[in-house]
Amino acid sequence: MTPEQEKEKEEKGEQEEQVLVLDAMKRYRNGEIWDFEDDMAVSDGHGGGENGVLLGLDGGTTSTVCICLPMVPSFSHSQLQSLPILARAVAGCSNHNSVGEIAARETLEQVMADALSKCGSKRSSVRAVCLAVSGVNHPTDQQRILNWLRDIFPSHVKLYVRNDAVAALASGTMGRLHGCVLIAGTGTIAYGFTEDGKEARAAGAGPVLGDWGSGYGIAAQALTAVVKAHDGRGPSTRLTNSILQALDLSSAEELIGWTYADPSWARIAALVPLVVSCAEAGDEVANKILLESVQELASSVKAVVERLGLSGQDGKDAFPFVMVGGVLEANRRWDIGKEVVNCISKYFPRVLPIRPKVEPAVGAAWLAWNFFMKDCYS
Ligand SMILES: Nc1ncnc2c1ncn2[C@@H]1O[C@H](COP(=O)(O)OP(=O)(O)OP(=O)(O)O)[C@@H](O)[C@H]1O
Repeated sequence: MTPEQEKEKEEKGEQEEQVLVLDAMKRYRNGEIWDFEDDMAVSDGHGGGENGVLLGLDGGTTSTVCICLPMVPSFSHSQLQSLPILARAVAGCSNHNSVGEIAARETLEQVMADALSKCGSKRSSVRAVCLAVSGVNHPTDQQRILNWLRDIFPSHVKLYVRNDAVAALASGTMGRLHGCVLIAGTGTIAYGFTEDGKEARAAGAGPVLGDWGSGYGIAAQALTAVVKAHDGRGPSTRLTNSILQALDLSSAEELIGWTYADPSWARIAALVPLVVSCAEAGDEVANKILLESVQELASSVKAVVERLGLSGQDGKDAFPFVMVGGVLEANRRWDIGKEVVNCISKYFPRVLPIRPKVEPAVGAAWLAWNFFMKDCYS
């Protein structure tokens, strides 16, 4: 093939790819599911069109998700939700505090490579990456990750490294960094931003350091209540039968061996739905644990909102409040998230509660788009 023919083929491939992306967006907006791999079978294998692609990563202790979106600079911020997801890849833990720097880096590199290969994109088509990863608590963590990302991507690629709570906020605000997010899964953290870039966080220091509204915190208190009831140090509770039955144990004493066998936070936290069931069945001990946990979670939010002045001087300004994580999901009659909202509405009447419809990795990709547009076009 002559160089002219090669160029012509390349241009034709890019045009076809653009048509595919635009067509896919139209279908996506109409609510159809887009199987990008099928579409890419007829293109030349550069997902995202000539404008390239964005990567958004949500790196947690349980798993790491990478989302690839097309870069469409002509989109306005309000159109971001219509960007089709070109690819989604999942890997394991990427928290460097849990698995060490080398393993965390390998996981992140692998999940980005998987996402790109799933949509037929190459590393050279990446325009911006937002890596929102747990364990990024300090500017030195941020800088270290930025340094090795720079080894992977050339200098024109925009790189942003943030704590994973930031992606969770962005998933509810379409990539805008304004408001407060509360995450309550195995752990918990509250994180907030003002529109002029001030930020604050509360909790997120782990169960030893007071994260009592977390899944771990709730379940640990339930286990403690069972042991106390057994000893005669606390009231009897439905939690005893419920937890022993679920763990296939015959007495409260066996709980000691069960916890020592594997004290991992997520294993303990998995008991939260039992606590909710007992509270729904009228158990006062379980109910008290949940009510106190709601207060704990609300106090983290209150601390962040007050430190940032998100509710204005008279406490009456509206601000987004994004809730993320299994503990806050609205799938039970005893709705922990709803109770947290009730609690903080007393302090901040104009709070705007949001339960995001997209996962935090999409929030990270939207952030990448926002940061990129700000850096390039402002
Ligand atoms: N209906 C429910 N009500 C309350 N809690 C629930 C419910 N269903 C699941 N959970 C709890 O949600 C938690 C898991 O949530 P999620 O998957 O968001 O956490 P994670 O990703 O493991 O943790 P982290 O966000 O701290 O890394 C567990 O503690 C689980 O027991």
